[in-house]
Amino acid sequence: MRGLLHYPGWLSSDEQRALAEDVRQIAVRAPLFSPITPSGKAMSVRMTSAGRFGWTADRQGYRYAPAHPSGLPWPAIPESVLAIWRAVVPEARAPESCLVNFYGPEARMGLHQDRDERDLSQPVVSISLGDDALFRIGSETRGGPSQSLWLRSGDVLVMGGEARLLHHGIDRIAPGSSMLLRGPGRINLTLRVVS
Ligand SMILES: O=C(O)CCC(=O)C(=O)O
Ligand SMILES: [Fe+2]
Repeated sequence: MRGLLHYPGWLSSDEQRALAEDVRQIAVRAPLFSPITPSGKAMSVRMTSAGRFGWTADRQGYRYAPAHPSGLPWPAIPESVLAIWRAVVPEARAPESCLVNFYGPEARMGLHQDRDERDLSQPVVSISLGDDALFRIGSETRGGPSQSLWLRSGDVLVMGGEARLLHHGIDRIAPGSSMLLRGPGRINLTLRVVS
């Protein structure tokens, strides 16, 4: 699939452990919350963010916000995370948002496009930690053909160019497939240029 770059095992186990700790620190300052879809349902994935903008959803819709729902600013994006962005997409502008998705054993994410950003020529970089996840990626149009791949702890995925607007989601995770985190679950970080 053009524009979709999968780097299995990009991060060593030491780097994964350090990153998991950095994510815990983000969650101390900006606790995970369950976004509410515009139709009023809580998403199964819990989220928080780092960076200038954080992604939130509530009855009013989906958007980037300058502050956590508590009113406090989002923590800075950790240097460990910025270093991955620079290594995989050296031509891109600096990321302004690092969305932290936490998937418990039952969580999933429905097929969607990432299109709340102003400059869609900038890539999205995703980093996976913890349990394996079955990622599905399809077409620009809803309901087109799709293919699946497993994202494992330490994998990095770049969605850029022609892949930037493909529908994608997480069908399920495989609880207990990784021992990185302190229990079952998966963390996904997505880095984006927003403004
Ligand atoms: O968890 C993942 O791998 C995908 C997350 C995602 O698509 C998103 O946050 O927009
Ligand atoms: Fe997405």
